Amino acid sequence: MSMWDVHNLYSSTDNLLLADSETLDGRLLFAIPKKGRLYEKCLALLAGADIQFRRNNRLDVCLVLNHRIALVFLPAADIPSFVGKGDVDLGITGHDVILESNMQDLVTEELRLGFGKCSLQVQVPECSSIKTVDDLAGKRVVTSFEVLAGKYFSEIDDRLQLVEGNRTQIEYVGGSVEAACALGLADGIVDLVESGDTMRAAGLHAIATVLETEAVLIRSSVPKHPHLTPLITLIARRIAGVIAAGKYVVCEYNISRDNLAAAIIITPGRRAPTISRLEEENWVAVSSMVEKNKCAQVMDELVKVGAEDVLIFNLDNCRV
Ligand SMILES: Nc1ncnc2c1ncn2[C@@H]1O[C@H](COP(=O)(O)OP(=O)(O)OP(=O)(O)O)[C@@H](O)[C@H]1O
Ligand SMILES: O=P(O)(O)OC[C@H]1O[C@H](OP(=O)(O)OP(=O)(O)O)[C@H](O)[C@@H]1O
Repeated sequence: MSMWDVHNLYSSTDNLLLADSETLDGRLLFAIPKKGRLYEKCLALLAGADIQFRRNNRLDVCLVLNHRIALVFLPAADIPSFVGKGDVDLGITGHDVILESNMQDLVTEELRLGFGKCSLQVQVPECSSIKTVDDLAGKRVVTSFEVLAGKYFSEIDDRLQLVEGNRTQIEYVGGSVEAACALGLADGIVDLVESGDTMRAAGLHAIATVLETEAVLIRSSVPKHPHLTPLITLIARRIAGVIAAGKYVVCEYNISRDNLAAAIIITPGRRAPTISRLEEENWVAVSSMVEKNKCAQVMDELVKVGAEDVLIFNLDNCRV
């Protein structure tokens, strides 16, 4: 039996996790990173989308209580291949690991999730004489992203016309990549950078960016279970709603009709603002969605054009 055939694995023999009457048959399998940087954010997303489950201690598959879905907790790096091969119907993982596992043609990125944002960067010791990727070409590079780093340096080697024996040597390590230079194993590394704290703590600095990445919701490009498409669409819409609710606030204010045109330019809304007549002549109330990270600036600008009683409301959830 293929170890990746989750359906067979968990619906055969004595169940590893399910009550006697329950199997995974007919359920949508949804892969979630089992640990690491994306794990907590994924749990928050599931809660926001009202996907309810109880995960038994140490079990990596569990049934969703309120949908025909089972969650499969897997290493983030394995999720693109599970989804790409159609063994799992839906998944959350990093855009970087989709490309690293060469699954971009087999999976469809349904939704960017706005977390897990970081860059895959080429880094060298701050004290090194290597200042550019051209300087590093032909030397030793250690990384957990051997496919992406390999392609990146292969293009540079080609451009510099480096021949076999002089080309960049890419070596794979599974973790603690930042230690490679200090240990004398590498002249440079390729690894993920978010705040830069890990890089700086290791005495490294970035000289180039290979890729920008964030977490994405993915489904198989060639689904094995087409009857699940409506459920996939429903879940994707719910998750999009949770993401939008985190990204937007509702801004409400009162304004004289004389200044309305200027105010609408500041708060055009996602489609258009809602405008309601006030009991006071020539005054209206405006309600509009505004990006959360711009709301202080928007409020300042509204006041400048004559808006009064400017209020901001957080969204619990929404459908966009
Ligand atoms: N510092 C970071 N900031 C934001 N996102 C990150 C960061 N590091 C990794 N990621 C994203 O999370 C994905 C999984 O990386 P992570 O290092 O958490 O995986 P892991 O190896 O499964 O977990 P662990 O590091 O706990 O062993 C990466 O492919 C990337 O998309
Ligand atoms: O720029 P920063 O904010 O410091 O983040 C970068 C670090 O985050 C990731 O590792 P993580 O901490 O997830 O652990 P890992 O090394 O075990 O994968 C990545 O591999 C870097 O080491």
